[in-house]
Amino acid sequence: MNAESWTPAEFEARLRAVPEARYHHRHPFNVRMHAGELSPEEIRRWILNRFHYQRHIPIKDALILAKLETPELRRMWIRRIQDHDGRRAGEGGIERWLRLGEAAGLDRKDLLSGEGVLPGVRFAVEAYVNLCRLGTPLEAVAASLTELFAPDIMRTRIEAFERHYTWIDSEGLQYFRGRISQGRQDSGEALELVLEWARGRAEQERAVAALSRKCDVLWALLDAVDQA
Ligand SMILES: O=C(O)c1cc(C(=O)O)c2c(n1)C(=O)C(=O)c1cc(C(=O)O)[nH]c1-2
Repeated sequence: MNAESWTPAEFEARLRAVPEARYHHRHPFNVRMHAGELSPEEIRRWILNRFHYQRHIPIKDALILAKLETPELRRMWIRRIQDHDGRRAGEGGIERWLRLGEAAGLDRKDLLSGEGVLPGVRFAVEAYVNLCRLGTPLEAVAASLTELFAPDIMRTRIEAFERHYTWIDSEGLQYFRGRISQGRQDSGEALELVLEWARGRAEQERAVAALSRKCDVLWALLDAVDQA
């Protein structure tokens, strides 16, 4: 017999419980970052490796976009690509991440070359892109719901950088500042879609599993950076 569907409230609570327990704000590397314990070399390693994640976000969003069947949905989703790529050269989240790297003493040429990206980071990012490439629209959108927790971690990170890592020019933190409102909007829209789309208990469980897999991606990325 099929298990009964969760009510919308219970489904939402089960989705939120996944990152509550396993989002990367609990990872030892982030805990040390927020406590001000990372060396400049560790901060630079994190920025360089996280750039590999950042530059793949619009790629996975383009894969999701291609699965959306109405102009309304595509109009909503395409904004994410524009947030990262900008509407013209010199704008957008990827450019702001490059400026973060420069503020921390990295060369944008080195970030763009992809050299020095750790194998574990490549595999983690590939797993996320493939989840969005091969999964259903429900699974791909549910995986993005880690962003429910992103605004909080951005605020914590900005505070930590301004207090402990003052060798990085505060202008370099614009990426994090911008993501507070973008993350709130992204996750609000994604949550509405997931609650609406999941039909029946099996689909609800698939959405929770996709979000859980995404937590694994972020965790594995930091494991690789931490252990390098
Ligand atoms: O720095 C972070 O802690 C963090 C986490 C996440 C996330 O939760 O996946 C994203 C971002 N940043 C981010 O900057 C970003 O653009 C982003 C897009 C997505 C997504 O899955 O669609 N997650 C995240």
